[in-house]
Amino acid sequence: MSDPDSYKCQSGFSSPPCYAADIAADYFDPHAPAAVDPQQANDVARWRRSERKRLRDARAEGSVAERHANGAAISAHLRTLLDERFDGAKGRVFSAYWPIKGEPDLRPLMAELHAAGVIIALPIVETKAAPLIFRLWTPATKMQRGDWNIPVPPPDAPELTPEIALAPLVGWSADGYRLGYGGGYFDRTLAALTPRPFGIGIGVDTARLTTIYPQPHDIPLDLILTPSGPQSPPT
Ligand SMILES: Nc1nc2c(c(=O)[nH]1)N(C=O)[C@@H](CNc1ccc(C(=O)N[C@@H](CCC(=O)O)C(=O)O)cc1)CN2
Ligand SMILES: Nc1ncnc2c1ncn2[C@@H]1O[C@H](COP(=O)(O)OP(=O)(O)OP(=O)(O)O)[C@@H](O)[C@H]1O
Repeated sequence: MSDPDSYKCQSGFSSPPCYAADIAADYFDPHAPAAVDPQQANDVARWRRSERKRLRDARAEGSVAERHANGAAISAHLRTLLDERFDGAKGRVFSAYWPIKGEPDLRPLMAELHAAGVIIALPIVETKAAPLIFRLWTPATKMQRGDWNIPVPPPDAPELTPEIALAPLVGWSADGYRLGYGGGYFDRTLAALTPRPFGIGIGVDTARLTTIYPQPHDIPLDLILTPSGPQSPPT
């Protein structure tokens, strides 16, 4: 974005002295990140807030039986994916999530994968507006209340780095972008992890959006899984 002082330039000349400040940074430096129009970024943020509310309200309407069926169908697809792509993922760190607010419940699968030798981790907000950290979960873990009241493993559970990471979705688009609760936590986390984990978005079919209007901070997932199967082509 240009220097706000440049708005004072009202000289009427085609090239006033302050013109240089109005030239996008990437005009001079092809490697600079694309300039973001703040008005457009604001519009996108406002649109996302209303879509999050619409999609969360719709999810809250779903019946218990429907949620159960969604969780079971997604779990079946995940089992196949882990078998085909990760040879079952035995000995690998797989981060899941503890379901809140009508998210598909994959806890039975977490226990099953643990029994099969997959190392299960859960995400934790330990610092606001920072990347998530991940700690070991087993069926014996005594969960605590974390940020936003989300149950999390205790601080003495070993910290792990996931190789495969689930990201619950409020909304999603077929190009792999996600809408979460608006904290930006998964994007910050994916941006901070090297190597980046294989990211799998978990959501329902009805939460599909044509686009989420991706912004420079949005990192696409490798795959999106819904009860009807994978929604974006495997990379
Ligand atoms: N089950 C589950 N666990 C999860 C996630 C998730 O999406 N689902 N997360 C996935 O990332 C992380 C927690 N994400 C969070 C996202 C937002 C806020 C929060 O305080 N939201 C504010 C609005 C923030 C804003 O708009 O700036 C709020 O709704 O009041 C808290 C935690 C880690 N654990
Ligand atoms: N890598 C990042 N570094 C700094 N801030 C970030 C980063 N990623 C996202 N943010 C901030 O988080 C805000 C919310 O991001 P976004 O709308 O993508 O949330 P979300 O993906 O729905 O949330 P969540 O991942 O917590 O479920 C952005 O406006 C941005 O300010």
